[in-house]
Amino acid sequence: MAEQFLGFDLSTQQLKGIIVGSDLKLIHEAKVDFDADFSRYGIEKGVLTNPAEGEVFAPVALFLEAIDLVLQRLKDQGADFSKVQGISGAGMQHGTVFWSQDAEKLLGGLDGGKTLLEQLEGAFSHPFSPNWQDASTQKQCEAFDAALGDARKLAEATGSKAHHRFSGPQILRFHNKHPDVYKATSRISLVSSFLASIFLGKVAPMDISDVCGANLWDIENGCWQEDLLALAAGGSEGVQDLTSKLGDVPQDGGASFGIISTYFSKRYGFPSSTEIIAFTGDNPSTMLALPLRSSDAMVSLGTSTTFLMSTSQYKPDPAYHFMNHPTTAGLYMFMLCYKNGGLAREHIRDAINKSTTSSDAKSWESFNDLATSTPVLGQDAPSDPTRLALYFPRPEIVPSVKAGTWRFLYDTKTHTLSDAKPDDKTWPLTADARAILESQFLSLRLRSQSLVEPQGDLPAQPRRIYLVGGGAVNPAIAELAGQVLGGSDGVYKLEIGGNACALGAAYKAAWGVQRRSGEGFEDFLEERWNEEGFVQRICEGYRKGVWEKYGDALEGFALVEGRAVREKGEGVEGKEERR
Ligand SMILES: Nc1ncnc2c1ncn2[C@@H]1O[C@H](COP(=O)(O)OP(=O)(O)O)[C@@H](O)[C@H]1O
Ligand SMILES: O=C(CO)[C@@H](O)[C@H](O)COP(=O)(O)O
Repeated sequence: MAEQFLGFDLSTQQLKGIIVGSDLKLIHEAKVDFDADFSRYGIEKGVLTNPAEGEVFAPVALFLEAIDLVLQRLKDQGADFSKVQGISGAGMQHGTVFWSQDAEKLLGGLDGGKTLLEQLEGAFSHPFSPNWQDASTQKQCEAFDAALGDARKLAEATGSKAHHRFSGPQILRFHNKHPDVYKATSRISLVSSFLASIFLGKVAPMDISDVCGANLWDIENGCWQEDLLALAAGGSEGVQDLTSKLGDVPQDGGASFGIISTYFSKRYGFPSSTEIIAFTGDNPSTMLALPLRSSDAMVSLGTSTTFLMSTSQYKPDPAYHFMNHPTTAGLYMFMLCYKNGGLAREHIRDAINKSTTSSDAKSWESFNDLATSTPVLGQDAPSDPTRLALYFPRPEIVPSVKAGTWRFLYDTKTHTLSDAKPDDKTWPLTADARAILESQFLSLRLRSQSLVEPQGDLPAQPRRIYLVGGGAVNPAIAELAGQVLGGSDGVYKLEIGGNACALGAAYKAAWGVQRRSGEGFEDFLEERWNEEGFVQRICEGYRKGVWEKYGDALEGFALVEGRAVREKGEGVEGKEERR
């Protein structure tokens, strides 16, 4: 019997499930779309909000329903779960789930004849999971940044300065706001370990990579950071209790947590021997969808944009995130996370389509034509100033600023900026198409330049750029990614499956179950990897002359960001950017 492996991606708006074979080839995929399938929860784009307090959260009951539904959908399309030997998964990062004192009992006694929702409502001390878009923890972030001295010291210890969405500040706020519920909470899971717990039939450990999204884990020493635990626990006397709520964190990302809960064997026909392999965060899992080498970069072009690199260098800085690599000790994941990705691009696309009275308001055609036909940085002649802009219809994380749009002409000789107005002679509306892509990729280049190495005779830049997520199908976006970021070997996209994150989870399950003693994830993947079938080279990366021009623009781009931060910097999340 050919063995199969199942991977999940529980993200903001969807739960996706993917089944692959031992040869890593895709067999089945299905998804549940929260807004479309569960509108009765009153959610919008997967979440509920309390704008008065900046809260964004999701009902845990919805996650439970989604798990049963996605399995049913896989089954309806012919999936044979009796072949599944291993399951792993990914959860949107930073979100937390609070378990009640009855959790273990309820998880361990599930009846395959009833749904998860019918049986697990009493397993939670709080019905909601704070979402990564939550911005309610300003005060708590200030306390976290101050706890070890300053934001830089916090980043050195935990891989990131304090961020609103990080689990530590979220737990502190939860503790302050609901002291009795906090006390009555038996365990706290991340979204990833919550999902693993359901499949395991008991509360599962957090994963060695995802735990780094909490501002609580001391990355270099591989343990909880006691001063930060004391902060979240409301004093050193609460540390032991919080440590037991959070649980132990196994170092091995391929560890089996045990066999599947009998609920899933009885209800869906999984073998009782199916192993549950550590579930990780959605970003670490995305990195596992292909054999990512050092100097390769992944750009995930979804609702948000994330930029991911695997590196052996631990160079934490308040401007970005370092996390443990999900499978390989000694490697780290470098990450930049932007709230303004696809949505910001869509705004420009829509404005352009409106002005040209395009017949299809959602078509990317005009946007793409303009993005590729406008000269580099909007500069017709070398003596012209360049155009530089920021487009943040929503508050941004990198840099941390409130919503806004900034357009400038940058004089490369005097290194000065002058304001530009949209629709005047120097900045027609059509210039925005190229400018937004340049802006998004310049921000990635600015922050990742210290991590890349020379490629043969070429200057320091990524070897390959891999594009994943919804925007990866757009050739103009790929073209600009190559022009700005380089990539000595070119720009690629994944050919298999609609979802790199769930695919990475399925690969992790395969590795966790099938690895030979000591066999690393990269070697396991390389051995089964089929370059022609799995990835497609879309376009050139490095172009001599063009890449250098964008290098010269970085200084101007940093000035543009400085202006935005001075005008609209966001409290503690903006402080470090202002230095
Ligand atoms: N042809 C296209 N060109 C550019 N962007 C696209 C295209 N098709 C889809 N997208 C973008 O992909 C995004 C959704 O990507 P997806 O990876 O499914 O997001 P998420 O996982 O965050 O829900 C949307 O913002 C949409 O604008
Ligand atoms: O907060 C972060 C990373 O730090 C986000 O990348 C979330 O992990 C996003 O999840 P989805 O967009 O996949 O729902």
